[in-house]
Amino acid sequence: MQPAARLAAAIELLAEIGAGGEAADRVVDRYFRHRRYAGKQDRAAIAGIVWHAIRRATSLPWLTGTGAHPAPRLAGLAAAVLSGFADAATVDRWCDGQGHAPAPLSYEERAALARLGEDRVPPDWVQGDYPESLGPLLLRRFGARLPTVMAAMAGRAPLDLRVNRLKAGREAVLDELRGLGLQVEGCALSPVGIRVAGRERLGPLAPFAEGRVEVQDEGSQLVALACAAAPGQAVADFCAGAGGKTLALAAEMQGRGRLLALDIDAFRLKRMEPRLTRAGIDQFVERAALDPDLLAREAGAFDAVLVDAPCSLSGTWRRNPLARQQATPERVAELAALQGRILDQAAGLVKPGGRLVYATCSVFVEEDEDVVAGFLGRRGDFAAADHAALFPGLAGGPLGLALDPAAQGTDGFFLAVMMRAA
Ligand SMILES: C[S@@+](CC[C@H](N)C(=O)[O-])C[C@H]1O[C@@H](n2cnc3c(N)ncnc32)[C@H](O)[C@@H]1O
Repeated sequence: MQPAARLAAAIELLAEIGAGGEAADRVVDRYFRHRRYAGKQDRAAIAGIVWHAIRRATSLPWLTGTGAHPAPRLAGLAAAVLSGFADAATVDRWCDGQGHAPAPLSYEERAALARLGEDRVPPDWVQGDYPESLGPLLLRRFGARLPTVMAAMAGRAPLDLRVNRLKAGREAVLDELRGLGLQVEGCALSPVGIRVAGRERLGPLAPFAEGRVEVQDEGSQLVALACAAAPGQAVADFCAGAGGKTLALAAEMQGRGRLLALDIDAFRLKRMEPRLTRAGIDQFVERAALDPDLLAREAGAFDAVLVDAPCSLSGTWRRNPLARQQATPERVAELAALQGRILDQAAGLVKPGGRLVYATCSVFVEEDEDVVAGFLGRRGDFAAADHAALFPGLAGGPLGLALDPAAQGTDGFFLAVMMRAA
């Protein structure tokens, strides 16, 4: 494909993604499946522009001077320049409407591209690519580290796998994956984690198809490990969703004891079924939609309860760059109130002497330590565990442990362990 045609393809893709309804990576995959003529280099160049436009979506209004989010076409043109695909003059020349090239630039588009080259000092939120309104929340968490963390958030998330200890050990799986030609190493923090270099299609590979590994960020693995679930215990996963942490808990329990996966949304629970089958634990894991009768029936029945709470997803911006735009301080405050209510409900299931683990993939203190402090203020029978002693090499604070892509190389995560008085 000619460079101008690649640019046109990137713009077309951005328009499809902007139409919404589907995750960006799915739209990109489908687009290329239907365009077999696009070679490897074409795909890399087109996807490079598209991902750049998505990653910089928050700051494009300032950079282009449009004030509002630019249309997909201008976003693509600007991303081509910002990513170094071509300079503004070349983009202007390519856009002649001939063959597969984009239509000629409008006056406004030409002015917007010219602004990209102006010598202006971007404000912190543009440099860090976050909504201006979230600046105070991010500064509260990261302080002087904020630019470093946001640079790490702009990178690509690594591919991490969790070894299913029910079926295999980490060393054996590392050998197996290396034998299949993958470049892999053990994760630094999770004893069941494997980090894969590059992007690999795992679906067809035997260790994945046969349930010896699952895709799971190292931070998520630590959340499950913080539950200290052991064979023979009773454990509840209160916000189980599609079961990422449930699977990890089942493996720690070696399929012995009782594991109850709960969620307010029965449809999400349904989605965990194929994963349970692949991991060989579909008979072991009980599933139930939350309701008040169940909460009353199961009160005080569990050694450990995990609350992997719904949150702003601000720790996952590497994977979901567009989630930046959905978070606002008001939304964060609403979520914090919901998280407090969920913790209160879940706490009722914990046995005296049992453990309550609260986790989010949010980096905002408002959804993390503040929620824990509020809960501990309401429930004198729970106390925060010693977070410094939870994982070797990870220094926790009094109310929990926060992970981020710059410090630990994981997604942004928070976890707190609270023990109920015996
Ligand atoms: C972060 S997701 C869970 C992800 C899941 N634990 C995993 O590892 O794949 C949060 C889940 O909380 C559920 N949820 C939302 N409100 C809830 C509530 N009030 N009580 C229980 N679960 C709730 C959502 O349906 C969603 O599945």
